[in-house]
Amino acid sequence: MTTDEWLSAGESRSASDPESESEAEAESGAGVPSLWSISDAVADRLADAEGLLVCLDFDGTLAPIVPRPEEAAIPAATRKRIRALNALDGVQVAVVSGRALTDVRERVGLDGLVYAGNHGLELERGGDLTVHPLASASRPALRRACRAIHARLGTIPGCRVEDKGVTATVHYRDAADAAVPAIEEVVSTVAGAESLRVTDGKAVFEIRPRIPWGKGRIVSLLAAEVGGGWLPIYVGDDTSDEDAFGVLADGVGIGVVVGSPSATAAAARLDDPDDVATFVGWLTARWADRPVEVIDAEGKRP
Ligand SMILES: O=P(O)(O)OC[C@H]1O[C@H](O[C@H]2O[C@H](CO)[C@@H](O)[C@H](O)[C@H]2O)[C@H](O)[C@@H](O)[C@@H]1O
Repeated sequence: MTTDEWLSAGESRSASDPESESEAEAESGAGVPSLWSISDAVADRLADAEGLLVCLDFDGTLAPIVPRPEEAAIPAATRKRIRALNALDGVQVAVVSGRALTDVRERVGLDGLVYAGNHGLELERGGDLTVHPLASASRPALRRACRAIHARLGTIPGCRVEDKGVTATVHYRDAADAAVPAIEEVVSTVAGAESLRVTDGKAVFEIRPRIPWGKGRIVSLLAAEVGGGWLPIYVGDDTSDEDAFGVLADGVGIGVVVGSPSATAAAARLDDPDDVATFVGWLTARWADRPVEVIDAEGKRP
């Protein structure tokens, strides 16, 4: 993707309002139906679709959450199911992660997928990796922020700074609960001084460039590319995935949240990464079995 394409894909929103990514109202997660309770309706959407764009988050969705980020791994059976789904005609699987793109691509370990890293600021299709130009410009500020945060928080047990190039994550999963407000204060002060923004996630603070771009924007971009007849599906478990659920709300696609969040814009939920693997297998079987439309030489349906 060229610089112009990145910038024009973002121009419909105000650059001064980076938080404007989430559009749909989040509703109580308790009211979201299990995906399996609405599987007939999902099957109907599949039957009507010309193609399937299946976007999958990584941590907490494909890989179970673990205390140390470097130990997160996708089960072999899940990898096999994703490969089978992506091999079908009319299907494109995309992995959309907060991790750096090279990190998540290596952990998934499959060719032929679309990979979006750093919450969609990096995109790779067919071996062509590009980075949002405004995010690239923020790298020096991000690096300074990582150093400053590490200098101030490096002595807090269980607190770690993960520099991912165009975003960073401050982990506090192993820190004492009592230390979290002080960690948040330091992260927010340092990021603010560098004109970066802070979002939250599962036992993390994410530091991101102050531009209106997130997982929702990348899902919109991918959905526009495959075409209006394709059905976009997004499966994710964390706060940053709400952006993607938001753009797929109101029947645009199907957002599926993993777990039971207190509020979500997703249309359905799955229990855990094992349930996600089952869903990937179910999609594969449904798509492979769907009736092939017959059109005669004159372009008519008999
Ligand atoms: O968008 P994702 O693919 O879900 O990535 C979001 C963040 O995931 C990682 O952190 C999370 O998973 C860790 C390993 O299970 C866990 O220890 C941590 O508490 C979670 O927040 C990753 O380390 C971050 O860089 C990603 O932004």
